[in-house]
Amino acid sequence: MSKILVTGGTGYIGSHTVVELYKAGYTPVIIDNLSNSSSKILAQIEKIIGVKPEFHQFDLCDTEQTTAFINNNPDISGIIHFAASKAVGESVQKPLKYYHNNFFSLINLLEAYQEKKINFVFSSSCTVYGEPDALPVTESAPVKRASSPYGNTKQIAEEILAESAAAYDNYNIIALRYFNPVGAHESALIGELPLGVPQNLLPFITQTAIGKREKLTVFGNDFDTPDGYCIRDFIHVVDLAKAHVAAIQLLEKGNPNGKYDVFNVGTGKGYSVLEAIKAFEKVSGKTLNYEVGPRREGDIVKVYGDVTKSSSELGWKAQLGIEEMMSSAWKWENYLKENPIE
Ligand SMILES: NC(=O)c1ccc[n+]([C@@H]2O[C@H](COP(=O)([O-])OP(=O)(O)OC[C@H]3O[C@@H](n4cnc5c(N)ncnc54)[C@H](O)[C@@H]3O)[C@@H](O)[C@H]2O)c1
Ligand SMILES: O=c1ccn([C@@H]2O[C@H](COP(=O)(O)OP(=O)(O)O[C@H]3O[C@H](CO)[C@@H](O)[C@H](O)[C@H]3O)[C@@H](O)[C@H]2O)c(=O)[nH]1
Repeated sequence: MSKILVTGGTGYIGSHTVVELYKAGYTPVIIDNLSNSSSKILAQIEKIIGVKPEFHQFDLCDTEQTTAFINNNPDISGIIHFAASKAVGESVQKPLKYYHNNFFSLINLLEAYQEKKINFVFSSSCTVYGEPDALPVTESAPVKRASSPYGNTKQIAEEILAESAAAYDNYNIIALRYFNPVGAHESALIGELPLGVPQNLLPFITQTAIGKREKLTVFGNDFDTPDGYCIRDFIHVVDLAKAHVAAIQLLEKGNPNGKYDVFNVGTGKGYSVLEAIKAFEKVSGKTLNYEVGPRREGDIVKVYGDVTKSSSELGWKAQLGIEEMMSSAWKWENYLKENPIE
């Protein structure tokens, strides 16, 4: 079956996608520089699928190595490009790191193809919508001015991809706009591995519940929402991984929408931060130690996606609900306690 290159394949979403690609009959090949992941994930993936995926450790910002790899692997028919720096707060402190890593890696990959045909799936984000004017937000909603250099890399990357697909014959591209990926594989052998203090809600919740953090600070509860807490469209990482398989399949069939397309990848349902905490408490049987603090600068108040297009045109729909997201994240945190992965 087709070989699919998964950049950032030892990372959080990449590792789950490697598993789903393999299950769908593809041969995933990973490139990762391990800047935000561990090579131990390869053995974890092997425990799930029974084989160790092919792995190459190098930095995609290295033009020579990237070009040589692509030239030496002419049987790769598709790329899922996860590799990027992704911490919103750090991107404000170190914008050049973000522009450097996220653009050079993308452009090196695209340029390595020159005239050769390639199917390309890109990790974008609902961050491109900013605070949407209407909810659920559709793919045709306007892209708002980015509130961080990280968000800006996603917006500009989408422009680079759209313009490249229009200008050159060989690229067929889909950008997936993820909502809030959470949860872990049902085996609890792979999941999110935040470096240092987690910035995102779910790992902070599970680390607090297991005793690694004293308490969760909720960033504000006086927003213009039914319960006052911010609202997000949480999406189970395994569902998200399957959306990438669907995107590759659509590109292989030929996307009737053309050479560049975007899809929302969420459940279409918004949960407040408080509802997420309550769902976690229900499935874990734990009472979470949390307090409400001040708002976090730049936070979107409410966002959830319209998933009509993904369902009708990508042929993909989320299957797993908020309780499965919470219980799998909790199972993974417990696994990590007994089996730390550094
Ligand atoms: N997790 C989220 O909340 C979220 C939301 C929207 C979009 N995304 C995007 O999805 C993608 C994957 O996110 P994730 O949560 O799995 O992140 P992650 O950090 O777990 O995975 C990214 C992987 O890419 C690798 N990498 C980074 N730069 C590299 C380079 N120059 N060369 C080779 N490898 C490199 C890292 O080592 C890491 O393993 C990213 O592009 C991210 O911006 C993530
Ligand atoms: O310790 C915490 C962490 C988060 N939150 C709140 O939880 C919600 C979700 O926050 P977080 O998990 O940080 O996600 P987002 O801010 O929605 O951003 C994530 O989701 C976006 C959409 O996919 C991506 O673009 C970003 O990179 C990714 O960090 C927000 O209301 C936060 O204020 C807290 O109250 N306390």
